[in-house]
Amino acid sequence: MQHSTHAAVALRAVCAAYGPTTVLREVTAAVPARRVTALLGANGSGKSTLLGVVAGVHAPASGAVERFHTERPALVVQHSAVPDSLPVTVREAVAMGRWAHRGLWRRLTAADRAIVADCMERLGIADLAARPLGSLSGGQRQRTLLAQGLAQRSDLLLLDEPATGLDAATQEAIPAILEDLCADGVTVLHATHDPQAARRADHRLHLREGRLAPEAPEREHRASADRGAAV
Ligand SMILES: Nc1ncnc2c1ncn2[C@@H]1O[C@H](COP(=O)(O)OP(=O)(O)OP(=O)(O)O)[C@@H](O)[C@H]1O
Repeated sequence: MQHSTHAAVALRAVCAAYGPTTVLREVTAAVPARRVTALLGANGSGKSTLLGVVAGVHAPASGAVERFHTERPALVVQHSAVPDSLPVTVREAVAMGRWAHRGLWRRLTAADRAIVADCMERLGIADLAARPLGSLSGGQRQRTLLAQGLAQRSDLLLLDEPATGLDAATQEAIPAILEDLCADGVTVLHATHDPQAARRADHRLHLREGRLAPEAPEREHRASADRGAAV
């Protein structure tokens, strides 16, 4: 499949703040459509905030966000908003990804159920479908959250450190899953400290103390990603 090279989202001199504290400073960047972009940077450099801005859940203090994607972005955050005590199964949790399309109280269609099954399959959790969410390990839960994000079938998928807590085999599987999504027309932006995932991405954005840093040479960025720091 031929990739287009236009931007799915363009940030123009975006500043973002929490109250009086500015955390993103004059960020101008493009997220290429139908590509995997890795968002890198040290703890606290502003990655989650930038994802929130791109998702439209954190309004910039100044600057502009230009959008060329067509659907509501799917944002998968590090910690689930779903409490352990909520009596939902893995299948039901993944099906929540369809609510934006179907509405909370409408029955899922056969097509929705097929999407849910496909997403569980991709993340290797089909055998856990009937398990209560509260009984899962951290990694199984993280896979469920990723499957829920995929189930939204948005053309813009935003992931905040999707490999956190996953075993090595699943971590290694993530880049291929993201590349498959791109081939299906999805734009992926994911914050990561994983050097392999950073290397495999088509494009990288580095944040350093809230500012976009120039793309580092491969060797330097690998060393930086290895120690989980910005370059
Ligand atoms: N809700 C909040 N209220 C106030 N400050 C916040 C809030 N969320 C984040 N911050 C601050 O904003 C800065 C950027 O945080 P952000 O979570 O975007 O960084 P990050 O690069 O995603 O970090 P990490 O790698 O640790 O996830 C940090 O200094 C953080 O303390």
